[in-house]
Amino acid sequence: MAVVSVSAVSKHFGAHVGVDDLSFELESGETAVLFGANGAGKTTLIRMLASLSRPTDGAIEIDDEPLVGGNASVRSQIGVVTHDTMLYEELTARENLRLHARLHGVDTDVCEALLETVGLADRGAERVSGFSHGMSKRVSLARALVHDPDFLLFDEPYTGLDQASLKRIADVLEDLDDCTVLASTHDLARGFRLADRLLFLNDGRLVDDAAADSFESVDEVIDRYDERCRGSVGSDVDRRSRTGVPR
Ligand SMILES: Nc1ncnc2c1ncn2[C@@H]1O[C@H](COP(=O)(O)OP(=O)(O)OP(=O)(O)O)[C@@H](O)[C@H]1O
Repeated sequence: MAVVSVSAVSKHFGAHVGVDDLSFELESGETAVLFGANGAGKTTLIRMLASLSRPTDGAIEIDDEPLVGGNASVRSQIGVVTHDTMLYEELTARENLRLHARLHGVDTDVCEALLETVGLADRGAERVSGFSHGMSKRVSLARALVHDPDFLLFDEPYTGLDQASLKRIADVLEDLDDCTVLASTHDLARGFRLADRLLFLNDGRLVDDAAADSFESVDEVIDRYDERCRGSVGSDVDRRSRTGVPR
């Protein structure tokens, strides 16, 4: 489990600011969820924490080691699932996991258990190029877990999944005990259920950072979102349909 420190991190795209002077710390084993409207900076932040892009300013440390310019072993402790599943399309699901295991010096036996965990035990011999988006996402999650990461980053775990896949991924995330997790989602209800911490982003800035147990219900989370984030969740009926809360 990793301690993650983000200090005054910004990301500029030319004149445009994607992430603006963000600071927060994740405790070891904590699960934090990022909320924010389209363009709030969630993916930009996750990509920097995953070492897929560099901050323009500021510093990121994992267990007191700098992420940029630091020891490669720091980066090897991170598991990442992004919009782009980053799988080898021409390899089978099993081959993708085994390749990742070998790159990390991990016993490939773990791959079968992970295919089972994400509900693809019977599809492991198929090429990823023939998989649906939801299936690829499940392979990508399994791959991110192969090396038993200390820190898991997951950009929008719940989008584009059918109900069975959604439940399976939600169960996997809720069962992760030995890992610090940062996930982003527009699903306020599921995010609230998963999180120990809620981080609200608006226009690249961290506008609220609150313990999940400081909210009594998802409606309070929605109210906070409406107060702090651009793009109100809306009326009560609308908010229930948009947050996945059963009526
Ligand atoms: N490669 C890029 N080049 C230019 N601007 C970018 C780039 N990546 C992100 N941005 C901008 O940075 C801002 C934050 O984008 P980001 O993708 O992080 O938002 P997000 O919160 O993940 O949104 P969504 O909910 O739509 O996924 C947006 O204004 C976006 O246009």
